[in-house]
Amino acid sequence: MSPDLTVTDVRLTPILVADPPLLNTQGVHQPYTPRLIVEVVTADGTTGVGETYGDTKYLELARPFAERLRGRRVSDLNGLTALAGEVAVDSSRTSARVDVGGLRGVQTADKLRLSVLSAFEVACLDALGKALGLPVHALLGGKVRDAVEYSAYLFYKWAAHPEGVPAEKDDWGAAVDPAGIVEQARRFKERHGFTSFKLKGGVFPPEEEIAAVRALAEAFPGHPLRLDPNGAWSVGTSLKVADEIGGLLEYLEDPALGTPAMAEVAARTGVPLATNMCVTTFAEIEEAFASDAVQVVLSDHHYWGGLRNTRELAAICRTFGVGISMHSNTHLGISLAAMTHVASTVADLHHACDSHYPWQSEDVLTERLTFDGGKVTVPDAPGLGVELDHDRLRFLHRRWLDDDGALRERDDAAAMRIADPAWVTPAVPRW
Ligand SMILES: O=C([O-])C(=O)C[C@H](O)[C@@H](O)C(=O)[O-]
Ligand SMILES: [Mg+2]
Repeated sequence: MSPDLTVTDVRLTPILVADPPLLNTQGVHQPYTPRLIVEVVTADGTTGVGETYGDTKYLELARPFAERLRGRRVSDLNGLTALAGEVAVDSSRTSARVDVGGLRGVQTADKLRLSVLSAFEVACLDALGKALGLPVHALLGGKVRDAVEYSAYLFYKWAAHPEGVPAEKDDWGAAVDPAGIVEQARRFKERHGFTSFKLKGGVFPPEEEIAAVRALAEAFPGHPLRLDPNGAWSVGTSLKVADEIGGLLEYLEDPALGTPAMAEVAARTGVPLATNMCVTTFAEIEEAFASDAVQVVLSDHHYWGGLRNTRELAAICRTFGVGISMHSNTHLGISLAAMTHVASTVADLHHACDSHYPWQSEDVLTERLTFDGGKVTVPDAPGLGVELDHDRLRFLHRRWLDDDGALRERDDAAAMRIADPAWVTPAVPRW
């Protein structure tokens, strides 16, 4: 008898997970960051899990979405788009600007809907795979590699969150200069075997970040390097940096903000440009590709609308001769598993993907995923191949419930103001 795939229950659990004091151009990560865990239960008792951003603007869309999902089948993946279209988005939550404050590109109504849809799509795929006894990658057409390579995501960071701020401790130490960044890279390599490195820039004046890249190149000869200032530089500064260290870089990521500025930089340098800021929706592709503004699109299945949309994006990139890889934001093991499944099915993925996962000391899984030689083995167990730890989920949800609301929205500038009360999100270009 075939399984009854009807959705009978949907559980939404917002949580707060520990995050180290990682610096970016906007400020510093808060000690805890919001994520949303989605569980979809079918009539035959199968549960699928998904994960996405947990800020209020996502939660308020997830609730009506969950209501509408009940009674549908987890195999009705194409129907999720129409379902998302029924969910009203408050216009105060949207912005058409490529906003460095959010570090996630534009915030259109559709993109917010897709960011929520993605968690439901992943949960449905997980449930479907479990019900059919197939891994998620098989539902996407099958893996073309057995392991997916990730790069070490290096951050300037403080040793600890500001004194007096409740936070978990981390053992990475401070990294605020080239020597600190090289030491952090060494640890990443030692702990997880990563062989390519991405430095989150836009934190210090470009000369200091150039020095850090040079130090990395010297310490790890031949290892692919990337620098990502999240659009903090002018076109002139971007070109200067490209000129000085372009030869050391696999690509330069979002040096300047917005497609026109990226196109100007791209036209005047041979260094490939990657983005997770100016091409974050299907609507932004045409202008960027027509103006040759980007050479690599960093997909993020959360805001592109799931694993199947990621494959559609990959097909468009292939058609236009643009490379594809993956962006990440603070995330847990469910999303790492989802990223790994879809990445395993994209034949022309030629760059190691980004992942924040090594920075996350907490997870909601019974068993953490591991990097071996910088790679995650593609799970072959049914569904995503991961198991939710309900006690951990409850614990992290309790933290969310106990929060007075201050941490329920990611706000790196607010976190920075605790250390520097005069801090405001810097205007761009910052340099
Ligand atoms: O590649 C990127 O732009 C990111 O990973 C954006 C993130 O928000 C990153 O800047 C961070 O975690 O601070
Ligand atoms: Mg980026």
